[in-house]
Amino acid sequence: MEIKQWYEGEKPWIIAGPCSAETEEQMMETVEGLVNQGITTIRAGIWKPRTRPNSFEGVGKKAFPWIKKAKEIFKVQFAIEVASAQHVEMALENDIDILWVGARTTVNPFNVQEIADALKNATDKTVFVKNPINPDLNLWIGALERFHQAGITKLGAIHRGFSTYQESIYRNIPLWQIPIDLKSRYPELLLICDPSHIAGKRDLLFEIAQKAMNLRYDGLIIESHRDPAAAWSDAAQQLTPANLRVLLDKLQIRDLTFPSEKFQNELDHFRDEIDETDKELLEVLARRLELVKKVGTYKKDKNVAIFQLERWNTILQNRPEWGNQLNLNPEFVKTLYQAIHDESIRIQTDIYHEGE
Ligand SMILES: O=C(O)C(=O)C[C@]1(C(=O)O)C=C[C@@H](O)C=C1
Repeated sequence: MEIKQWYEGEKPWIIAGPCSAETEEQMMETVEGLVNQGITTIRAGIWKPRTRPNSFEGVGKKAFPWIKKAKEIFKVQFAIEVASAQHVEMALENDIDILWVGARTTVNPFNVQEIADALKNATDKTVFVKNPINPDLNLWIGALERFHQAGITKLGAIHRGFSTYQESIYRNIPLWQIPIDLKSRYPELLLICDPSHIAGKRDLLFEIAQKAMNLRYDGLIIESHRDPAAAWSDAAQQLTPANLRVLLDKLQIRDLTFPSEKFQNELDHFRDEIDETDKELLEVLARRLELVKKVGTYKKDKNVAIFQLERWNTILQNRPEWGNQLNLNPEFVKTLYQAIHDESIRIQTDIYHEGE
């Protein structure tokens, strides 16, 4: 997939609006509030995929006349979620500017293809693809490819976090490495962060939005409602337009270019040192894995099991402690050793099956 840069507007691109369109009055007031804060791309859900039945599932096509009116009065662009070919047809008939595919739709290639096919005669539309609810980069890329193949060039990816069964401070854990991998593969792909769905609550929004700016995201899509407490969906994570402005004004936008030759030289110097350190690190790692091979051969001779639970528990216990004394984050050290141990098992498994 060859992605070309197409977005020429201001960065970060701020897209904001209510989780759901509720009433004409709510829409008009919220859009007016956002326009007063300088925001001209509005989002609103009109069909809401809900986890459980009997929740508010959106007002549906009733919202189109409100959107039309808001577009005429406030000269804004509108983005809505689509989940079927029928949604696409209605969105096109009603002159919606941006369509996004939600996380629950991205997981289903049949649905995504149906939506992409419905856009065949409207390839000038902007399409955003939210990450799938499960942490699967290929599924996300696959959905983007389907739109790309259908001829959509104004493509973007929205990072809204991933579902997890574990306890987390986030509603959807961000797993930043996944969008970083996406951006590394497709540097020109527009990448937008959705702090509202990652956070699930207002007090985490700023931290997530700032992190997205640190990681060079191109924009933010944030839920905003004239009266968040009274919102019919996602009340805990929406901001008033005025509070959204406060958040945006606090954000530090990072430079994408280097300020001077001196800066570049100093950075190169640090990077040279990092290169040297990484070589040492890999040499040490190679030495460790050579030892693991020797242990593997030794254990194989005596027909002893590869996985040694007690030894592994000891490693898992004391390496994070040793790391902590060196100012290393124990969680990081634990993850690192899990990867190393995995590799040890793989190497020893090969040894055990040698000559079979
Ligand atoms: O101590 C061993 O028995 C090893 O094979 C080494 C090692 C390790 O990588 O440190 C590898 C596998 C075992 O489960 C425990 C530890």
